Amino acid sequence: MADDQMSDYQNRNLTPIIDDGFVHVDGESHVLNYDTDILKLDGEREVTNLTEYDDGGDRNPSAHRRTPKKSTETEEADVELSPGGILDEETIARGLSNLGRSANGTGQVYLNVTVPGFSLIDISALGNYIHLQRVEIPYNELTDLSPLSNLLYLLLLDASHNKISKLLDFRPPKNLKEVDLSFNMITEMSDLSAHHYLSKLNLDNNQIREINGLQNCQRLTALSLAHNKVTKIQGLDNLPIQFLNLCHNEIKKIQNLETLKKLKVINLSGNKIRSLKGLQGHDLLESVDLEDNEVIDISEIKYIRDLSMLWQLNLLRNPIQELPDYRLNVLFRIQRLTSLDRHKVEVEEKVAATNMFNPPAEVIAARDHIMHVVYSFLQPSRVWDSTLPSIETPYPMLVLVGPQGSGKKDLALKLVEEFNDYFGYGISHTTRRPFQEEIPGKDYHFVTLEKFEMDIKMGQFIQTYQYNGNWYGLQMESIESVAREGLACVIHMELEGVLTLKNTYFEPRYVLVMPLNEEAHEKRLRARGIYSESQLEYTLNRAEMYKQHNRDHPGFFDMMINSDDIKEAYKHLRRLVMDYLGIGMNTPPANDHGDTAFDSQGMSDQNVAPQLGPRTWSKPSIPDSVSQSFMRAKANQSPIMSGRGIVEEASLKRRQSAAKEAVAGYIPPLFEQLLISFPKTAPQTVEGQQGLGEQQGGDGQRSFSAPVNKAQRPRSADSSSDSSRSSSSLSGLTSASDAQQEESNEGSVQQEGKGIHLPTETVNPLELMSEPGEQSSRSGIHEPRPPSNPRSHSRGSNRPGSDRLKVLPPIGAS
Ligand SMILES: Nc1ncnc2c1ncn2[C@@H]1O[C@H](COP(=O)(O)OP(=O)(O)OP(=O)(O)O)[C@@H](O)[C@H]1O
Repeated sequence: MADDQMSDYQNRNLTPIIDDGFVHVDGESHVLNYDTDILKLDGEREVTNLTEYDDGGDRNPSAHRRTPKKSTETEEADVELSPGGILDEETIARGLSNLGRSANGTGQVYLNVTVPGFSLIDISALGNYIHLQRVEIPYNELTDLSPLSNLLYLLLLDASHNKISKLLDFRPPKNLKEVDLSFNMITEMSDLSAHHYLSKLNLDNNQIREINGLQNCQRLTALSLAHNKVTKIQGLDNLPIQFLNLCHNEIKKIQNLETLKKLKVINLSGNKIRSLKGLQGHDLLESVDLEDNEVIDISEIKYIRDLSMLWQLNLLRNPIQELPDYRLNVLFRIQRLTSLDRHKVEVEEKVAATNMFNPPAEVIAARDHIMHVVYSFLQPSRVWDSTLPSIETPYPMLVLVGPQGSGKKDLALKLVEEFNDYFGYGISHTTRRPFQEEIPGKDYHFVTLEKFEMDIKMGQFIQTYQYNGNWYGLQMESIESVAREGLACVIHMELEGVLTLKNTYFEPRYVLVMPLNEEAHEKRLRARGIYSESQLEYTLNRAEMYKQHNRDHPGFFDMMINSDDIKEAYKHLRRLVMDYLGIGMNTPPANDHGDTAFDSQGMSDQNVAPQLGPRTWSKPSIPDSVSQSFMRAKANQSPIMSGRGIVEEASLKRRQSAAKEAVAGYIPPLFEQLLISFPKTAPQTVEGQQGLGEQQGGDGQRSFSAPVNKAQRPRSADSSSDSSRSSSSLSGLTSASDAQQEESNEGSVQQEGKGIHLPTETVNPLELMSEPGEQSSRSGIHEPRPPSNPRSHSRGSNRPGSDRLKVLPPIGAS
């Protein structure tokens, strides 16, 4: 019957056309029984449908050298199948399956045959079964497949594990779609132009050295040549290959893939590849396997980082794995990966990667702050006098914030120059070289990188930030030296510095100094003639970032000043400051910054934008009259006086009462409270620090980095809060006004018991202890407290630095 049908087709010249699972004969379409997946791309060859055999799926080839599954027990009679390796009808009959319609739909025929493991050397008998669509003859000893030329409808051929040395060297069944000739003895590929429909070709585990003969296989979507001897990727131009497996060959270079526009999966593991160059531009590429190669340089990732579909990457057993933070580095560079080195990528890893290589400003600031707090804890000797936090009196500070070239440094210096009775300039440290007109110790403390790093480790910094390759930082001493003179401190810094500062107990007022006109800003930067194009671009981009931040975080800055015109900007800053100080409203500027002190526009002036938010410039809780009269009084004082000033008196008083409490054991010493604040994060942070000299990738900026567990901090000297916490009001909060205020409400403050005060040697502890009245007045308010640490007593009287200037204004508040 088979012959009849065959001749029928031939007589009628009905050449079946097979496409997309349909066979089209004489105008009719029939569904093909086509269901296979013989092509494995992982290099691990599996025999399809192993479970059909008696061995239950044993992959040992010898296990297949046995009879196919018997349908009944009676059929197990001793019939010798295919004696001498010549395939006989009986064997074929037992291997037939999948009864279906013939291609023309007129008869019922078997479509599949499976005859594995018979040591077959001759399969001529198969030539009679022209309707077969699927032939599986693995694990035999075949060298010749020419009988298959008759199988007009053959779609799938599995002749793996044989002794075939020539590739498809028989008259081709025109519709052959999938071929598995893995584990044979093929040494070279032949021209497969006749196989127009070939879509999957598996030639794993042969001896092939060169890829060729495929140029006309315009439907080839999957090609596997694993475990061969291919030395060069070639001969694949313009093929629609989606899955390419060239693992375990001798390939050194990824090349000639440019025209494989449909490539989705490529396996090049087990080769000698060093560079990923050649993978770029494959926009559909989803998976790259380069395990066991010689990739050593992390920068190679650039060739695949822009592949928008890539989700799977394997670089196991490459030297690149030895790089520190390799995994996070790769994940940072290719954030869309969901599998790396055969391991699922967790969201936490992506966050960690970003935090490590391009941390958001908040993360930088938090780390920076924690690092400096920790380093300062580690210092054995501290001069507590000048760092005493008090409850109600934030040390007055004014911070000018803005992008480089906004003119904030000039504004700060000018302000300090004019209002030198009120403000002192908090000089930052920097590792950059001074510009021509800059004076060391006035504009900045210019220090070496080594010195900067050393100072960090000595816990001297409150905050550091790397900008354009240089480090900047504000030291406690810079603030203290201003505070010692009874002055409020003016500093300037970038946004990231502010974020750190907002983590500390300082509560400055923040003024955004913003060049709103980009052209003017650029002009000013260019006029300096010191910045490269990339630095300019970077700074201008940051200016945008400032604007955005200001929009997104209402209340973050206390106000904004347009600095397009620096003289105008100063006039407005000056007026604001005077307004707040409550002094000299009619005083003309004592400098060349304007003809008159203020214009009539007042706060509504367009150059001054008070920020919406919970805070206002002046502190409502202190009556203006009080603060202003105090400030006026203060204005008449010299900041450095021979006798004890009002500020000093206040400070002394506070510390005396602090000493009483500490001696009486009411309040744990400061250092204990601080340690309680950061029991977990501190050591980890310090250990994780890297040297300043170490560069990082990404944008070239960083603060010291270390993994940070964001801890909930109790109120203490380091009374951090979220980054957008409002700063305190500057109004009425100079040291002096603080003193006044303290005088009026000292009792209530002390009763709250939140202040952290240390005794000074100006106070005799024994004397203090003998003041029962005071103690009893507190005892009704405080919970009973454990006895204070005995060490605190001795520390109180003997601590280093106790011979320093004794009376200093307090800094910060809880
Ligand atoms: N301690 C600090 N923390 C963070 N940023 C700082 C610190 N000290 C200075 N900066 C900022 O680093 C940037 C670079 O400093 P640089 O001295 O080169 O700028 P600048 O020309 O003075 O800036 P501007 O003209 O805006 O005053 C400036 O924006 C400056 O304000």
